[in-house]
Amino acid sequence: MISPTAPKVLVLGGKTGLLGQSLCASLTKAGWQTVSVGRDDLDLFDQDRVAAFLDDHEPDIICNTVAYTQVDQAEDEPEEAARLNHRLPAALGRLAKQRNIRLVHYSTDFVFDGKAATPYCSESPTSPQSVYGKTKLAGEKALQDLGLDRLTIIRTAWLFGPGRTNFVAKILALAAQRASLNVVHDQTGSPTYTPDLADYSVELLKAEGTGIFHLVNCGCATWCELAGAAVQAKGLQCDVFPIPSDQYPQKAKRPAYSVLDTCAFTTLTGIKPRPWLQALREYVFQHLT
Ligand SMILES: NC(=O)C1=CN([C@@H]2O[C@H](COP(=O)(O)OP(=O)(O)OC[C@H]3O[C@@H](n4cnc5c(N)ncnc54)[C@H](O)[C@@H]3O)[C@@H](O)[C@H]2O)C=CC1
Repeated sequence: MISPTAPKVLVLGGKTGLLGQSLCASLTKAGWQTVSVGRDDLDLFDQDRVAAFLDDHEPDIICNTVAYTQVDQAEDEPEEAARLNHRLPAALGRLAKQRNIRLVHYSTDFVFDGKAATPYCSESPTSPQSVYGKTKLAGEKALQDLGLDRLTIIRTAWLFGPGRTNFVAKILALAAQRASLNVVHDQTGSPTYTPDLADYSVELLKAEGTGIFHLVNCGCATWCELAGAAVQAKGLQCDVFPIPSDQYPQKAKRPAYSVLDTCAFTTLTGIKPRPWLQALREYVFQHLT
């Protein structure tokens, strides 16, 4: 049962987004009042409508999971990517500030150039190499420049989970039809299960964390290792072979290494994210069988 004093949270992108759906589930599980907002419910680019919606619902917190997430397509549509990843959060930030609403905004490991050899922490210098990364960083900076008292920026990475297609689901669909797959082995990141990310986000909210936090599952993997682990977890007979990125050309430049350090989150909440492999097995057993 939801207590009438439980915080009320608007989840933008909560109807169809990969993270948004998990976030709504975690907030509801925590007993918080959750209003899931999808594209058809509200035109987020109509300032007057958004203002009226906020005044109508009077949320304590807005969680923005809406983004332009097609990394390669963003290279051809920089304006549209900037509209969603930069100008939208800035506009939401202004409305939240006027009403003293807490704002949680999601960002990405693509704000880094990938030249590091150890995990990136919140303060590590940023240097995005793609339109997607540049527009996401512009969104972060626009929010920080507004000087909101209660702003939380959560950078995450390599998401998989229920409710929407993702790398793991695509690999398993291919592996079910083929004897072998070639997957890139020279990009290393932090695979992250959306229900875990959503639960950790709720814990961060409870702890009133403000500033930039990195939230990912523990450990790191290459795309090839992640694919191999998924195929093994599902018990499929498909060989996964490593290939260099230049044998799988993609329009947007990816960071070669974008592992995120979650120390700031652990220090604040006392929670250490669980290993991605454990989360992957849960995803495969619970949602893909
Ligand atoms: N998927 C991933 O691997 C990663 C995602 N992130 C970040 O996490 C957050 C959530 O990502 P996902 O859940 O994967 O995204 P998603 O692509 O699954 O969902 C994005 C949401 O934005 C909404 N949206 C897109 N264009 C819209 C428009 N023009 N008007 C209104 N709504 C629109 C969609 O309806 C959807 O609900 C984003 O900020 C993303 O940048 C960060 C790192 C990795």
